[in-house]
Amino acid sequence: MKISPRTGKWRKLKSRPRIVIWNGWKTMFYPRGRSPNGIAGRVEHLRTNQRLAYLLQTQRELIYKELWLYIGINTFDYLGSILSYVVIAIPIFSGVYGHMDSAELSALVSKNAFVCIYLINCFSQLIDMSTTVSDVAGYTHRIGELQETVFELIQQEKDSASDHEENWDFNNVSGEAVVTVDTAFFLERVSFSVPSSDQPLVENLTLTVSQGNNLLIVGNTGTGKTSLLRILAGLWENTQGNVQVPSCFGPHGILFLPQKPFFSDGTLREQVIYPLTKIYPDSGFVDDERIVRFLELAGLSSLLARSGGLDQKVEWNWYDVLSPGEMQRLSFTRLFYLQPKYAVLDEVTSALTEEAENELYRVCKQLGMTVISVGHRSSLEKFHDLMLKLCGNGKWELSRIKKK
Ligand SMILES: Nc1ncnc2c1ncn2[C@@H]1O[C@H](COP(=O)(O)OP(=O)(O)OP(=O)(O)O)[C@@H](O)[C@H]1O
Repeated sequence: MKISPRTGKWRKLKSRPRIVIWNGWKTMFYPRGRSPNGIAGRVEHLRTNQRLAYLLQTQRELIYKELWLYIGINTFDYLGSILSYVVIAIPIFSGVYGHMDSAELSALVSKNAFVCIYLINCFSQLIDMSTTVSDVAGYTHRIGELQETVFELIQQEKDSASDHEENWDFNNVSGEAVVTVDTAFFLERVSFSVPSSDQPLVENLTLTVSQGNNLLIVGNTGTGKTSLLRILAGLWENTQGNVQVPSCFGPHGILFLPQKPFFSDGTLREQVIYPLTKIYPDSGFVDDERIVRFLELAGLSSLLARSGGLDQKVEWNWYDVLSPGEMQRLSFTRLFYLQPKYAVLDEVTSALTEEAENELYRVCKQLGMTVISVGHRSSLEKFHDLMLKLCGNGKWELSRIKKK
C-alpha cells in the first residue's frame, strides 16, 4: 500500500514494498530504493566510503614508510649484539690475545659485548628520538604559521586603527558629511569587488548611517548585499575609498545578526544573553523577567516550556531542534535582550511570515534601535528611512523612503 499523490488515498503497490518507515503516526511503505532517503542515502554512503578509502590509502602509505624504518632499527638491535661477538672473535682467533688465559678472555668478551650493546642501544634511542623530533617539528611549524598570521592580523588592525584616527575629524563643519559619535558607519567613495576577482560589486559608494536613519539594503541575488555588510564589519577590505566606524562593535554598540544565527551548546538563557555568557555567568534570577518577556515578544513562550526553564541543561543541539523560523525568532530575542544602538540584520526574517516580521521590527523600533537591514520584501520599507539598491556591476541607487 502507498498513498496516492493524486487522491491522497491508500492504494495497492504493483511491486512488493521493501522499506517500511514508521514516522510516529503513520506507517509508510516504499519499494526498495524509493524511500525519501533512499537515493540520497546511497550517494552519502558512496561518498563516505570514498573518503574512508582515501584515508586508508594515506595510512597505508605511512605504514609502508615506517615499516622499513622499524625493520632497520630492530635488525640493527638484534644483529648488533651478534656483531659484537664477531668483532671480538676476529682478533681472538687471529692470536692477538694469545697471551691471555680463559678467565681473562671471557672477561674481555663480556666487557666488549657490554660496550657494543650499550652503543647500539644509544643509537636506537637516537633514531627513536629522531621520529619524535620530526613530529614536534611538524607541530612547531603549524604553531609558528598560526602565530605569524595572528601577528599580521594584529598589525593590520593597528594600522587601520591609526588610519581611521588620522582620518576622523569630529569637529569638521566644512565637509559635506560630518562624522559624529552618533554615526555608525561613514563610507566615502567606497568600492569593493568579489574576492580574488576583478568583478566590481559596488563602486564609489558614499553613505552615512547615523542614529535614527534606518537603512534598507536591497538588490538582486549576488549583487553584494552581504558583502557590503562584511565591509562594514571589517571582515573584507574595500578596494578603494574610506570606511569609518565611529561607534564600537559589540552588544551595546553595533550588533550583527546573520541570516543563520549562531547558537552555543548551553542553556536557553545562554542563547539569549550570548555573547555576554562570560560577563553574567550566574546572573541567576536577576534577568528572568526580562528574558521571559522578550521570549514572549518573539513568539517563543513554548520554547521555555520545551527546554524546561531558562537554566535547564539541554541534551540537544539547538540547530537540530529549532526550525529555521524559531532560530530567527530566538536571535531576535537576543537582540531585544542586548538592545544594541545599531542592529545590522542580514535577511533575518527570511523564514518568517510578514506578520511576524512586522511584530519583530515593531519591537526593535520601540526599543530605540537603529536598524540596517538586508531584505527582499517591500513590507520592510515602512520600518526604514533610506533605501540602498545594489544594481550589480558596481552600480547603486540611494533614495529616501516616502512614508505612507
Ligand atoms: N567568500 C567568498 N569568496 C568568493 N566569492 C564570494 C564570497 N562570498 C560571496 N562571494 C561572491 O560575491 C558575490 C556577492 O555575494 P553576496 O553574498 O554579497 O550576495 P548577496 O547580494 O548578499 O546575495 P543574496 O541575496 O543571495 O544573499 C556573489 O557573486 C558571490 O558568489
